[in-house]
Amino acid sequence: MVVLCEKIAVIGAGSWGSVLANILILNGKQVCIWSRRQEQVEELNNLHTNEHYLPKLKYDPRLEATTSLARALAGADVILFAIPTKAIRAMAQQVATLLKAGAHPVIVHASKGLELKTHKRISEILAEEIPSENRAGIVALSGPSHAEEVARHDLTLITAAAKDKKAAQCVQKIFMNEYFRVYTNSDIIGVELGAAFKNIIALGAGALHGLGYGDDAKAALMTRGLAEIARLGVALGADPMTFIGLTGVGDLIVTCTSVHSRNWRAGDQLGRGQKLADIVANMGMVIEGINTTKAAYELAQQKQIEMPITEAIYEVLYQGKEIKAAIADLMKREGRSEEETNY
Ligand SMILES: NC(=O)c1ccc[n+]([C@@H]2O[C@H](COP(=O)([O-])OP(=O)(O)OC[C@H]3O[C@@H](n4cnc5c(N)ncnc54)[C@H](O)[C@@H]3O)[C@@H](O)[C@H]2O)c1
Ligand SMILES: O=P(O)(O)OC[C@H](O)CO
Repeated sequence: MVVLCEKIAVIGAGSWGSVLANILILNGKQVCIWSRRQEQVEELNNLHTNEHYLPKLKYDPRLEATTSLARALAGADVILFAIPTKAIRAMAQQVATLLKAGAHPVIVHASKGLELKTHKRISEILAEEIPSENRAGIVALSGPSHAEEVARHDLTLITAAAKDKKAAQCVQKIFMNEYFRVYTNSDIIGVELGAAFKNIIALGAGALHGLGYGDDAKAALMTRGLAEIARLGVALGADPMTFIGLTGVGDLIVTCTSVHSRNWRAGDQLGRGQKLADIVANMGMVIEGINTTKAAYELAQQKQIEMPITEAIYEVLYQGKEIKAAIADLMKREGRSEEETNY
């Protein structure tokens, strides 16, 4: 079957959805972006701005925004979800009710997390909620990418992952341009898990920074964090090589070192002694790592995978443990062999 990729519906007009929509418009595609908030739709359509999320960006005037999901989806060849993970299932259910018989859009998501309770990956949720006869393949778009940098056309390289090669290539094709380069990857499990788990480690990296620790500590956290991400990822069916790619170590580096990262910033504020509830309330944007820490912690317990850093961050976030006590406990662990624990 020929996969058409000309008309795109973007679900979610936050930082990432709005910037991805803008790339697609600049790449010559027809795009309609859906937001649940009327005032944001009016701002995008009339002023071509999205002040709360990206204060300095002027969007292309051809970008149409709507609160009508039916309007956004009408005739779409591609449907791109860019909303917090916790909202994916309910939105997918709404999308499924509106898809017309005969429509066969490629489904893409650019979100990074796991569902609480079920611990499912986002592509699994989408596959459950959108019947296969009403769609083409499901693609995860992921990699080291901050909306603030993509908005100013800085160079960004990411990955379109799918079991269905044609669907991944469709997504690669619509996004590629001189500043945005997209690879394909068939290991959607590894891509989605790397994307979700790196946010846990970014909370830790931010906390180290907030507490005043140096580069040695941050490099160690990222390296040993990657080892445990890969350990759980492989137990869940991922290819270990994926974790040394863009969506593994690449995204881990950017999220653990960038002031744009909401996860890093949340960790930094925790390290400086702020309360988690206040940090969440003041961020005004999603901090995916908080829920993902819980999901990964529970998965690790179920699968009996050793994840000492994730466990420590879970204890800080969910059990009120002092960060310094968590660090001291990590450092006191019995000596290990690096080769035996790389993943
Ligand atoms: N911001 C980035 O640079 C970036 C980059 C790559 C991936 N991501 C991922 O993309 C996803 C979205 O992130 P973001 O940065 O755009 O978040 P955001 O907080 O900036 O925006 C989220 C958007 O989703 C909407 N939303 C929130 N809850 C909703 C609900 N229940 N139903 C419908 N819509 C809802 C909000 O109104 C908002 O428009 C996250 O999983 C994030 O990890 C973000
Ligand atoms: O701002 P964060 O921490 O949600 O990170 C955004 C992206 O995942 C970085 O690739």
